[in-house]
Amino acid sequence: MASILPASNRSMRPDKNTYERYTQTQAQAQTRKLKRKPRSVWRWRHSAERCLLSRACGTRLLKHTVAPRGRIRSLHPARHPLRSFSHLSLLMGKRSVYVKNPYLEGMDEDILYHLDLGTKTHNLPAMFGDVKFVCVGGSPNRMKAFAQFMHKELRLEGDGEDIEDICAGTDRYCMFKTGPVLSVSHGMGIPSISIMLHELIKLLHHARCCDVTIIRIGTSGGIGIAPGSVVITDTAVDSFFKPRFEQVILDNVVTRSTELDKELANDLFNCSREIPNVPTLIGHTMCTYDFYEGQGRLDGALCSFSREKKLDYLKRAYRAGVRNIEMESTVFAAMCGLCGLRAAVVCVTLLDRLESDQINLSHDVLLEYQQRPQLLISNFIKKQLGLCDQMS
Ligand SMILES: O=P(O)(O)O[C@@H]1C[C@H](O)[C@@H](CO)O1
Ligand SMILES: O=c1cc[nH]c(=O)[nH]1
Repeated sequence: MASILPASNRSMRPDKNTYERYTQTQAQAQTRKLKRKPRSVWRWRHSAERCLLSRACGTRLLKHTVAPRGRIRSLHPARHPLRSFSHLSLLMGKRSVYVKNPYLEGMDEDILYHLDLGTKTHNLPAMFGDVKFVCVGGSPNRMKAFAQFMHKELRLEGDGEDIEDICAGTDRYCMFKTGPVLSVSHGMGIPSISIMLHELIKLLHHARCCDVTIIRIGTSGGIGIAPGSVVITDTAVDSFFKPRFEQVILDNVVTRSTELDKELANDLFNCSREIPNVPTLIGHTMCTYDFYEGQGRLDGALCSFSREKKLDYLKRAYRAGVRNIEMESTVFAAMCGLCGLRAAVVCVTLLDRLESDQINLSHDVLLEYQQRPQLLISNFIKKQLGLCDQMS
């Protein structure tokens, strides 16, 4: 059984995945080598940076060191040339977006099929290099509305109504860019968001983005809290209330940590205090593979348990710290954590699952509820950009 690791330990004991084990062994060997030859090696500028590097990039980045005045030295220039600017930016004190795939660098072209983008067909650094915030959510219309809202909030030129879908060549996902904010839809459920995240993370990597914060703004079912409450997730848990995501890779089950950035969650919570009339709390979010049986609903096409069993399960979830249920947070937390993205999940609750299963809100109330996470995130982004006088 693979272990569940807190984020701080990931670099020390990565998942039981062959490649990650391989890179870890290589990284340790390389570190030993660096220690044996102190004079040939310049010191890292910050130990935190070194830690981040070894955690996120494994062996390849350890082959590069920082010389005085930020000059980059490769220990083995012939075999390991400095391949990407994102490595350089991290060495200069920025946090890059990482891919952890040794095959990617050998590819002549990378086609991001479900986004209808590619490294040969699009100038990704020019299109996306300035992205600092990525907001993702299930529905294409909601993510378009969020992009238009951000356009106004950031006071960009024009009214934003004619904002174009960057992924218009495909109907799998949609993507809108407003200044440094990217708004992307991910569909419903773990497989759908996972495909989008693979391609989005590669996109951010190819575009050499750094210091990126990614936030899922979604809807959920609450447990024991008023409908319309906004839950900021501290930890995403699975159906057994465990902070883990189990990824099947070939015929192995690889368990990954689902911890999210606690500091970011706290910053968001502090930001929420400035928004009146929106009850907001921090809690665990349970992520399921299904909306009906998987979330203990009695109103699906299939149901093989009693009302009592449902309530017992949901009350146990509440006692374990779960305050809402949705369908993407575990894989989102796991993938973003492994790829060096500061990540948060902020979902509004549409109902209290201890009271009912059906969502019977009027269209207007549903719309207003869905805007609550958007309002919080827009205020957070504006604060981060130094535009905090413009609170909505
Ligand atoms: O971000 P959204 O509101 O699409 O996420 C939740 C979880 C499921 O994908 C979906 C179920 O209605 O809503
Ligand atoms: O109950 C709910 C509501 C929204 N999304 C979910 O996954 N569950």
